[in-house]
Amino acid sequence: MNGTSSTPPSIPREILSLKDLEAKCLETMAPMVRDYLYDGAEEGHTIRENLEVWDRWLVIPRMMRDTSTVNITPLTQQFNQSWSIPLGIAPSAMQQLAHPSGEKATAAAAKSMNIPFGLSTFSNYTIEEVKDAGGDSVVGLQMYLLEGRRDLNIELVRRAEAAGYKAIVLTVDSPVPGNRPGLIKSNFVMPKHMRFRNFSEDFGGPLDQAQDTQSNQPSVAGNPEIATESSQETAVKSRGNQLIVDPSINWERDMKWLREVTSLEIWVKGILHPLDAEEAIACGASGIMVSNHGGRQLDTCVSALDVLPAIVKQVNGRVPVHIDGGIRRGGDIFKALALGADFVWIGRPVWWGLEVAGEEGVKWVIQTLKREFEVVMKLMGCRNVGEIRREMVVTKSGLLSMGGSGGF
Ligand SMILES: Cc1cc2nc3c(=O)[nH]c(=O)nc-3n(C[C@H](O)[C@H](O)[C@H](O)COP(=O)(O)O)c2cc1C
Ligand SMILES: CC(C)CC(=O)C(=O)O
Repeated sequence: MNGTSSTPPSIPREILSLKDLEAKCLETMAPMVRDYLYDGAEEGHTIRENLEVWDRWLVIPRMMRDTSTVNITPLTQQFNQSWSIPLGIAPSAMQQLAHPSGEKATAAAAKSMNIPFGLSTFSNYTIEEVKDAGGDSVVGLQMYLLEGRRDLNIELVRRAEAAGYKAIVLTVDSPVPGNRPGLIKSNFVMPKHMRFRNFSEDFGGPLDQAQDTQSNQPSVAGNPEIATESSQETAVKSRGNQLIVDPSINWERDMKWLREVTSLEIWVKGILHPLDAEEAIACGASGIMVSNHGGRQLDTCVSALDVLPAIVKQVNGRVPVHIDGGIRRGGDIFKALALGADFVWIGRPVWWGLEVAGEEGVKWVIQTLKREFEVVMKLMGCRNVGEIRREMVVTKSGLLSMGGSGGF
């Protein structure tokens, strides 16, 4: 981790893209943090797919359209606010792992760049501290529903309401933690000097490993099937001070419950099937986040981009549709919008910025994506986001099946 000295660190001049920044970050990032950040479910097929899918879509530019000035702001408001680009920072837990100022630095960067930020329930700074740091940019509190502890969920909602958040972002893709062998191998535990500060008791998080003192085998709470018999016992005993995500979450009981508990917007994060988008809308969702959780939950599951068009079709404009997963370049933002997304979010790149230069590093990530997106818009002949069209992107097989000429 860099950035602990009194002068704010800056991004070296030779770093030109998020890919360069990632390489720089990996020079200093502690192995256990790297393992947590990069961890994917099982063999990592979905993590790879999330990156590769963007290159399978090619763009067909239009020429001579006077793009001397372009407007990259979103067409419509999101969370009742206007933003500088259709890009936000997705919730990710424990950001102090990457920088001492953690979520406060990320929120401050979001504020200075006028983009939205979602705070994870499992943050290292509180709902209120992060709101103070990020002001109007801090729009959403991400929530996992906790097994047997709806009292804590209600408390979080009330605090988000009081602090001025606009939305609860309900993550629905994690009834249990995914199979993450990398985390088990690296014995991941949040370092002792960090805390889940949204909770007054000193809870362990859903990924913490309970150490079995007899067999010395690690077990992962919430994943008893991969624990040995004796370590399962330890995991169960440790549930007294462990927060477990509720594996029984369902539309009928929980989404309706949440809808009754608060008048904040409720966004549903982790949708991959059009019929689940339909369920979410039927339960009163204000927006849909198409996401596979950065490939961290279910291996070989589809990428968000591949299912986006079907979900956009199903939703048919009733609520906004956002997307995350593998967005690393301005051109990726363009493709997501061309395929019908209203807005995109990034996860891991924020950690690269935090690690290398704290708040300045996160700002650099956003500035770089803004600059790239603007250049892509100009080269594509689009003067504003409304001019981005579905027919401007095509897959190679789509192009060939049109005989190379169809559709023009
Ligand atoms: C380190 C890390 C922690 C995350 N923590 C959460 C979380 O607490 N809640 C949640 O809903 N999603 C979480 N996510 C998923 C992100 O919100 C987002 O869906 C994903 O990172 C997007 O993919 P990308 O990292 O390829 O941009 C996390 C992702 C990462 C990388
Ligand atoms: C504390 C974790 C459950 C956060 C998370 O969602 C993740 O690591 O993907």
